[in-house]
Amino acid sequence: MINDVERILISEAQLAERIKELGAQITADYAGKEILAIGVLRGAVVFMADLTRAIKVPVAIDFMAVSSYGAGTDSSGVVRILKDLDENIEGRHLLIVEDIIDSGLTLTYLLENLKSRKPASIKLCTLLNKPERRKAEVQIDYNGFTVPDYFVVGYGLDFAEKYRNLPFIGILKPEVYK
Ligand SMILES: O=P(O)(O)OC[C@H]1O[C@H](OP(=O)(O)OP(=O)(O)O)[C@H](O)[C@@H]1O
Ligand SMILES: Nc1nc2[nH]cnc2c(=O)[nH]1
Repeated sequence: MINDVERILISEAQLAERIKELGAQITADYAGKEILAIGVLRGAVVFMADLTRAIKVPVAIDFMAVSSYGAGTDSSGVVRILKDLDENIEGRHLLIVEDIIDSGLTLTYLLENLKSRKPASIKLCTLLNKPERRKAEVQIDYNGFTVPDYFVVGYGLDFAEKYRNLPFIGILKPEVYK
């Protein structure tokens, strides 16, 4: 697996350091409140596990699964809900946790869907932001890292379901995509 990696973009230590900072910022912003963190499966799982443990106010967790990519590297723009929330979100403070915002199409759909269920507030935390590929404008409240327009893998992010368990964010060798 590691031999398929051309370059490490964000190291394990850089991820840990930035997540500590995000956790502290979120803790301060939500003082006196309880958060319902909503992880967007499957990519956000690794980030969600580390981020929630860096937050010091109470955090309940729930997950949603949506899909817009299939096995390729380009968003189809058609978002499907594969798994809905278990929690009732009315009146709750939602923190959506994403691994990456790329075209923004997944989040635009998700935000509209969640807003219609009348939460008290919605904020968005993404580990990675790839603004060069944006097709729909998304307001990001907490951004881990802004990345250039490479297809990145690791720390939850896959290529055809592989590489999610790499502990860093990296770029694959071109021959891997063939
Ligand atoms: O901004 P966008 O262009 O919509 O892309 C972002 C979405 O793409 C990835 O999910 P993917 O569909 O690959 O599923 P996964 O999380 O299960 O890997 C990622 O986790 C985001 O949800
Ligand atoms: N693994 C992976 N999934 C994505 N979904 C949207 N952009 C990306 C990316 O760069 N890498």
